[in-house]
Amino acid sequence: MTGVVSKLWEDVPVLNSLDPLVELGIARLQNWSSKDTLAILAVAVGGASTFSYYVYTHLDPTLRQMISGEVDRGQVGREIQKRGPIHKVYGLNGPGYLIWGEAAGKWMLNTEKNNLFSGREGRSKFSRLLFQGSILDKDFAAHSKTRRLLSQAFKSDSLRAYLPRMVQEVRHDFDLWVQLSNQKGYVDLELELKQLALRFAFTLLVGADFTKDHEMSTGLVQKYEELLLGFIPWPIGEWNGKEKSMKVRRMLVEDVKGIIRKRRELLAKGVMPDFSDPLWLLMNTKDENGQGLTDDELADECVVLVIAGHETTARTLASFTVEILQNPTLLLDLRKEQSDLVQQFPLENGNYTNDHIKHMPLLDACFREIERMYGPAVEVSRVVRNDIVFKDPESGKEMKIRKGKRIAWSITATNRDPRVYPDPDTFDPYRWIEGAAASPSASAASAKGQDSDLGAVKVSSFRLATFGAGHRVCLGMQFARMEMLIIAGMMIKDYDFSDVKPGVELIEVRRPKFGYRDGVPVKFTKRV
Ligand code: HEM
Repeated sequence: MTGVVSKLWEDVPVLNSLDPLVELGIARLQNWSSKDTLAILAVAVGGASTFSYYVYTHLDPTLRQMISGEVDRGQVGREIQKRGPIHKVYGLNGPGYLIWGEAAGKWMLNTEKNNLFSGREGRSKFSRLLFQGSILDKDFAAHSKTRRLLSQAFKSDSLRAYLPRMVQEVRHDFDLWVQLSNQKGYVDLELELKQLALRFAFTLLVGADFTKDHEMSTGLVQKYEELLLGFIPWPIGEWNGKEKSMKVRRMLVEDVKGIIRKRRELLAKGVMPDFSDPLWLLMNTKDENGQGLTDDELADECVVLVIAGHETTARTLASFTVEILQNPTLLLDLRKEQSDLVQQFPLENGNYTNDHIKHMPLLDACFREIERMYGPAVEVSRVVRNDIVFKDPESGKEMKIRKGKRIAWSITATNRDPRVYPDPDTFDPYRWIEGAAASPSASAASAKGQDSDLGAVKVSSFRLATFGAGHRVCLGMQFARMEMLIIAGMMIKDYDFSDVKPGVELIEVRRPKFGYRDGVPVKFTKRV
């Protein structure tokens, strides 16, 4: 070694100038000790940790919590807000940008019609696989066309038609929960709510004759939990989760195709059934060229309706239950609202009607607050189709974003914007009731924008971002809100569920499932 270096040193003039360094290097090599190895290892470990720390702190904060498995939305919101109106993140789908707040949402979601942002490409690889061929997998003209078709099923008239069936299903389940609670001591409301919402999605949206057999439907809910595994970022074995998810998807597609076949057989026999569900609407709708959707396309749309239509509402309802369990005074106020309501509007065969649903301002306000603080979706994301400049209207800060990059609008940070919601991490349903003494931000509630016609409150979806905003705003928003008000209203009015199983901590997690670590096991009894 020394010989080679000395030869080089003689032959290559530039090495002469390095003479002292080379000599030193050679001397070090000749006297190499374990201390040197330790020093190099220390530098390598130090460098690697600094690098990892840099990458970790620049990860999407939501993703960071997904990695840790725990959920602290207040912390996520604050962290995003601290980084300014836009910042770079390294997320699951590669480097991208995170924006938040009303103005940023309008910038991204209002201009979609100019073909600048792709919703289809903004989805993760797994989500694209799961929702392939559906409205979520379409952009621009194709998206608008499908949306026009699907929205027929979510118009006020259609919603009204779902109500009696919903009420009937809810009553059936509540009676069952009382029995289960008596038998087992406790009933897991998180699981039961999922089961109920899944049956709503199957029966009302796809027209399935879904079993009421409790064990069988519990099994189905567990299968659908598997379907969501693909959304959970596991450090190891992620693909395994995706494989399982896709298996459940295939099962769902086959079920839906079976329903379509049965309906076509009826039509072929000359029977013209009167189904009022989205599947039926889609089966009978033709475009301007007289073309309808194929059975494969129909099944793809139904996958979205069933999945988007049950998991999200069930989780929001579970969060509502948990919040109420911690807030006995609010529960009393809600009970009073329910008993006043039935005095004002008589029940029909002992059940709620549309009039009841429209007159529950406090319960409606509670759900706005639950949506704001614990909505199931954390962001909506898009991919930019041309180079574009983001300019923050307030600070004037600009950032150039290159074609092909992903931008996500944070629902979590937008819903906790302290400029719109004073004391954003405090659960305060009264902030949604205009003029209420305890409402520090009645202005938030009075902001104009797209919203449900249920309940008393109107708010722009660019401020309350839970259901997304702009021309891809959630199609099932009103359906979901109606479903949640019915379930929660009937539960509060007629049942007690305040006794949580001893030793259970109601901790929200994202792994190994989305929801509460130990479920929400409570005693469920009929009120006398
Ligand atoms: C609490 C309940 C729900 C929440 C929080 C929620 C949230 C969302 C969000 C954030 C989006 C926008 C995605 C984007 O812009 O990329 C969305 C879209 C959508 N949601 Fe929901 N959703 C809920 C319930 C439902 C229900 C019950 C249904 C159907 C019955 C449904 C069907 C859809 C559909 C079809 C879209 C796609 C709309 C489009 O791309 O034009 N959702 N939802």
